[in-house]
Amino acid sequence: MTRYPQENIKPYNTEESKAKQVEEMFDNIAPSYDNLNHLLSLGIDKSWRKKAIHCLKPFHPQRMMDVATGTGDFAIQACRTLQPQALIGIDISEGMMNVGREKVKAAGLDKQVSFAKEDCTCLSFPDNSFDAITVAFGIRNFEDLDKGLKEMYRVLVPGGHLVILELSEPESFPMKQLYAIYSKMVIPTLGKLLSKDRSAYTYLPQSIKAFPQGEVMQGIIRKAGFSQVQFRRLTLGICTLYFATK
Ligand SMILES: C[S@@+](CC[C@H](N)C(=O)[O-])C[C@H]1O[C@@H](n2cnc3c(N)ncnc32)[C@H](O)[C@@H]1O
Repeated sequence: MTRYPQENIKPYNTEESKAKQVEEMFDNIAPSYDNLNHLLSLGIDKSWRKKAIHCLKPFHPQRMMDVATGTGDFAIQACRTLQPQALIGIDISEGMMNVGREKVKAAGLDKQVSFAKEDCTCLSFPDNSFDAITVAFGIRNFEDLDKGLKEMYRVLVPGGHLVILELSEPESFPMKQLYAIYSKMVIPTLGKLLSKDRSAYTYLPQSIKAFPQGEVMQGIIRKAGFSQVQFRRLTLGICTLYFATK
């Protein structure tokens, strides 16, 4: 079993499981998550989600799952753009999904979009259940990355598609240097002030730093069984978009 460095980066302590601590952290920050998220990314997260959803447009997926759906932004945008028959958002944090449920209702999408508490490393769905799976900014938090990817592979139909968005560390000047300052000073300070969870926004840059990116992540996705694994760095490498086929 391969262990990856980010699997040992946990929000609060070294003793308890990562999944339990991540669930608690997201339950804590759920009320402030959306505002802080858009503020910290200067709103660019919306265009990243748009690009990710655009990859799925030619395939017209009808049964979709949004993994680590959180407060449902990706699920709502995917539903509006791709108009699937049904989209289920799954997450381990009920606090995050409760915010998402309200947003889905307000958007009038509650017939197509539903939510369920599920851990992606151990899904309850049968094999070949979905035409497309999306994950935005969630995979970095998995207790076991390989298991999560294998589960997504299992529940996708053959020929189905996986789209992953994940934050990454820029590698070239000047974004590398700017990002270093931003992640060490701005993210923890704003997070502490606005989210009421001191640890959450020091965990964020630490887990981004430890997470495999680019070619390494491409290899890990291939190892889970996926083919035609491609990736694209967005906004000078602050975010990476991965696209793969079962
Ligand atoms: C940063 S939020 C992302 C939310 C949303 N996808 C977005 O784009 O804003 C990460 C989410 O991943 C969820 N998560 C972490 N580990 C998970 C797992 N093993 N299975 C399902 N969800 C998980 C967390 O509870 C949290 O809501």
